[in-house]
Amino acid sequence: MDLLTRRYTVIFPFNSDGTQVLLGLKKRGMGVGLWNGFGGKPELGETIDKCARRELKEECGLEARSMQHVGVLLMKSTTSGQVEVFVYTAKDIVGDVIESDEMKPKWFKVADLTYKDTYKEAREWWPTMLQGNKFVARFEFVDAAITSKEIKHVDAKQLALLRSSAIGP
Ligand SMILES: Nc1ncnc2c1[nH]c(=O)n2[C@H]1C[C@H](O)[C@@H](COP(=O)(O)OP(=O)(O)OP(=O)(O)O)O1
Repeated sequence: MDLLTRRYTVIFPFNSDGTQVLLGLKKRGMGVGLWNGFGGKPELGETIDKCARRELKEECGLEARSMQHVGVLLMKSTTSGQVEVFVYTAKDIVGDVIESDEMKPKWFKVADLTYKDTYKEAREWWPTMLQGNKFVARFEFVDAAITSKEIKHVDAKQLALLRSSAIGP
């Protein structure tokens, strides 16, 4: 990652049988008014795994007893530069869901997801994640339009390599 790339995590909690996913409506900052998983930027020296757990707890009150790193998004945009997002899922979660100053959480049936009010690229890669695949997804944007996309299935080893090089700024 070069110095101009912004790195984030995003984590999607599921109910025990995987039929529902908890999304949060962003209340401020980047992505305000959009539904997404829970996440943000790593703190100084924080690993990407620790960042994912911390952001989950801070933004919706849940703790992941276990979580899976399932993907990486690599995005280039003419307006907002380069972004790298490490994507996690968590099916073994504990705690009570709470609304935070950043996110208003709500459970959605996976089968009924419409992608209304989500990031534009969500409808491209969420289905890959929801089917349980591991992936690296690349998107290029000119202004707000997606001009190029590629979603590659990868294995756990390839993801571990990408993750091992990722430590907070
Ligand atoms: N295209 C794009 N750009 C930036 N961020 C994202 C996307 N697609 C996404 O899914 N995301 C995700 C990545 C993060 O989970 C959030 C953005 O994080 P943000 O809320 O800005 O980071 P925090 O560290 O929580 O922010 P503050 O606490 O500083 O407000 O969207």
